[in-house]
This record gives sequence, structure tokens and C-alpha cells, in this order.
Amino acid sequence: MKVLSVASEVAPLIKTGGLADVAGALPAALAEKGVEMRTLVPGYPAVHAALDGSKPVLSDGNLFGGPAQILHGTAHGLDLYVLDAAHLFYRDGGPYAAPDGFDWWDNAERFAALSWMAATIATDGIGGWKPDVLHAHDWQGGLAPVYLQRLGGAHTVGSVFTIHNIAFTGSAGADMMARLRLPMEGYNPGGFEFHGRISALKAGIAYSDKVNTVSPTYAEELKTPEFGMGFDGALAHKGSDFCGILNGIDTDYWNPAKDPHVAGFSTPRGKSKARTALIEEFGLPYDNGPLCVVVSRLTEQKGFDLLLHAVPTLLERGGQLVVLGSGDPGLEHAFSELASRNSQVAVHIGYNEPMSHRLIAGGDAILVPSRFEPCGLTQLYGLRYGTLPVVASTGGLADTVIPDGVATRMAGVATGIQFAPGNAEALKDAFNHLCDLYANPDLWAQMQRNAMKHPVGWDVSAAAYAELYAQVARNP
Ligand SMILES: Nc1ncnc2c1ncn2[C@@H]1O[C@H](COP(=O)(O)OP(=O)(O)O[C@H]2O[C@H](CO)[C@@H](O)[C@H](O)[C@H]2O)[C@@H](O)[C@H]1O
Repeated sequence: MKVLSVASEVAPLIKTGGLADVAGALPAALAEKGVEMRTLVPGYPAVHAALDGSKPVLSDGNLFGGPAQILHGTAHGLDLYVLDAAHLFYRDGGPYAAPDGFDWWDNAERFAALSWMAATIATDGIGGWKPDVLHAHDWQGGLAPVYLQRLGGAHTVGSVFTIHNIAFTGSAGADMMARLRLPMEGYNPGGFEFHGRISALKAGIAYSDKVNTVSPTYAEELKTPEFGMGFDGALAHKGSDFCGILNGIDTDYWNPAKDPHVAGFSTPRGKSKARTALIEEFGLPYDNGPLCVVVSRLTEQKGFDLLLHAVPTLLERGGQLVVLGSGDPGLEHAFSELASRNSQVAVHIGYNEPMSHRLIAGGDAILVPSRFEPCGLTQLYGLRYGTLPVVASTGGLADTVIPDGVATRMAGVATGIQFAPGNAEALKDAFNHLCDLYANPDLWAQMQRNAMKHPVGWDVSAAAYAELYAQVARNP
């Protein structure tokens, strides 16, 4: 089985969030299931810099306003097709935003071009390689199945579309139809029209053979008006062609015994060095409450306004907090201000991969208070490192953390704490619960052991993707 994956970011080359981790981890995970996956990514400067020995395999004289070629090469063990289109991607700044923080003015064309090339490769093949399935991620790949149909490739190639973040809809004005090479007949509520505009996300949902999101609970939530953000009808309409497949993590890269960023450990007891190092790095007092950590984009989705309300409960009980994140300027300011007033709180605004490992290894608990969460990865890192997750009971958080309670305690399986999403009072209760657990070292150590042996790898989910591909491939 051959699969072309198309994604706007792929770890470790270029990453703004969890999409990159998943796009970067799937090829190796799927190789073990007999799937050969190659990945098409935009030729950002960081991607070009990471490429080993690439060669041009396709060219296009005018791809959405300029010349382009596809380079085939490898980087960090990934088999990559890189869309080398300088007029679209070779720019300073981030994948989606200019250095001033504003979205690139031409994002609709940039990712239409990526999707167009994905459909072209899938339809015609490239250098003798032709995929059985085109797997597109998020709105940036959403137009690929439309183009696949337009170019005639849908007869021979199946399509899968994965939703990692429904909050980004890939919206463009209806007057862009011709510029985006979209067929007029698709501009209707059953196609890619969404509230009088074009939506690349809606296109991905409507035109793909199968659609999935990244956890079973979130798949159910997305079919309701509360979570569906207007796409609930389209998703419910897919019926059994829409499902949830839980994310895994790369358990070699996130391995407490071999993590180059921390003093390694393989048992809960061994965590103490990493914990002490974290306390010293951030100049925290040696208190006797739980050391809580956050590694996240600081956005409305992630519920950090709730944490600001609830955190006094944690601090009053001797707990501490270290936050690593960036995003909403209001939240960045509020956390920095909290740290300046409080010696039990430390904040680092920014994106820092090595530091994220130090937090996850050294913390006692990791906080994920999201309002909604398709899957979430940091609670999985926490489980692997014996850093107990305190999570809102929503989406993939609900699917991955076994909450401490009478039954789970008796069965010896609890791995963390869940609380009602969007509710600061419930988070305060969760902090009290956490501090009670922390004061009981035997129980705490038992939960850490449970957490560290909880399966968080890709094995089961890679098999589920392989099964999805087999269902949509035209000649399996
Ligand atoms: N300041 C910082 N420094 C270093 N690392 C940082 C960081 N801020 C975030 N990260 C890292 O970025 C990734 C974030 O992934 P998440 O899954 O937690 O959320 P995200 O909302 O980006 O992903 C979306 O897609 C993923 C993948 O499907 C879903 O799990 C998720 O629910 C969905 O919202 C993690 O690897 C985390 O460690």
C-alpha cells in the first residue's frame, strides 16, 4: 500500500503544533504495517535546509503565480516531496504568518498550490511512484480531494482527510473560485461552500472518501452543534465514513530513559533528579506540594483563563507551577504577571523544544485544561514520564487519562485526574484532589507506575489508519 500524505508542517523539520508531530510520526509507524508513506510539504527555508541530497522530479511553469518544482529527498528518515515554489513558501516568518504576526495575505493560494500538487502527484504518479491513497491533513490539504476529482485521479486513488483542528476553516471569498481553480458546481452546501464563502476544511470533509479526527470522543463531539463549529451537519452526514483514531506519540523520542535533554530515568523514583533540576532552573522554592507544568500554545481553546482563576487553590496548598508557552498576548501577559507576583510560579514565554522535555520530565503533574481537545499530545508525554495528567474531560483527553476514583483505585489502574471542561471551580476541586494524592506517597507512586506503563505509542492507531487506507484504495 502506497500513501501520499500532504501536510503544511512536519516534525522535526517545521512545527507550530501537534499536526507536525503526527505528520512526522505516521510514516515510520505505518511502515511497520506494510504502508509506504511519502509526505508532501511546502518548501519553507527550514525544510530546504534540512533536505539531504534532493533531486527535481516534476516542474510546473506557473503554479499559482510563479514557477515551481517538486524535489524528492529525505530528511530525518522521512521520504519527502518538497514543493519548491519560492514565490509562495521561501519567506522569513512562520508557515502561516509573517514576522509581524499577521497571517500571510495569500494563504488561500499557498495551500491551494500545495493541495494542487498533491492531487497532481496522486493522479499522474511521479518518477514511477503512484500512491493508492491521498491522505490530507487539516484545511491546508482540504482542497486536494477536490482537485483529485477535477484532475480525474479519484478513479484510481482513494482519499482520506484528517481533522486536527476544526477551528481553522481555510476560509476564502467566493470571488476566489477561479483563482483557486475550483469548479463552480462545488459551491453549494453539500460541497465547499460555508456561510457564503469557500472553506478548504469543508472541501476536505465533503470530497474525501473517509474523514477522521484524532480521538473517538472528539469524533462524537464534532457531530454536535456545541463542538462542531458549523461543520457538525457535514460530519454527521458522512455517517460511517467519519471516525476517530487516537493519536500516538513517538516513544523513542519521548523516552524518559534515553532523553538527551534530561537526567534519564525509567522508574518514578528516578524522576527526582529531573525534578530538582527543574526547580533549580526556574529558581522555585523547595515546597512540599506538587510541581505542575504546562507546555502549550496559549489560546482560548486550551482554557488557560480557567487556570488563572483556579491557580490560587494550588498555590495555597504548597503547589508550584511552571508554564512554557506562547500565543495570545493577553494570556502571555497574565501569566508573566502572575509569576512576577508569586515565587511559586515561573513562566517562559516562547517555543523551546529542549525546555519542553525538561518540564515534562521534571514535573509531578501536567495540566491540560482545554475547552475542547481533538486529542492532545502533552498528556501522553506526561503519562510516559510519570508526570500525572490533570485534564479536562473532553475529546482525546477523556480517551487517554484514566481518572482516579473509587473503582479505578481499587483496580489499580488510575493514571490522572479529569475535571469538567470550561469550569474553573471544577479545576480548583481537581487541584485539591491532586494535592491530596500527592500527600499520599504510596498512592502517588502507584499512579505514576500505572501512567508509565499506559500504552501511548502508535501501534494500535497505525493499524487503524492502515485499515482506513485499505477501505478507500481502489485496487487494494
Ligand atoms: N512553547 C512550546 N515549546 C515547545 N513545545 C511546545 C510549545 N507549545 C506547544 N508545544 C508542543 O506542540 C505540540 C502541541 O500538540 P497538542 O496536540 O498538544 O496541541 P495542538 O493544539 O497544537 O494540536 C492539534 O493537533 C494535534 C495533533 O492531532 C492534536 O493532538 C490536538 O488536540 C490539536 O489541537 C506538543 O508536541 C507540544 O509539546
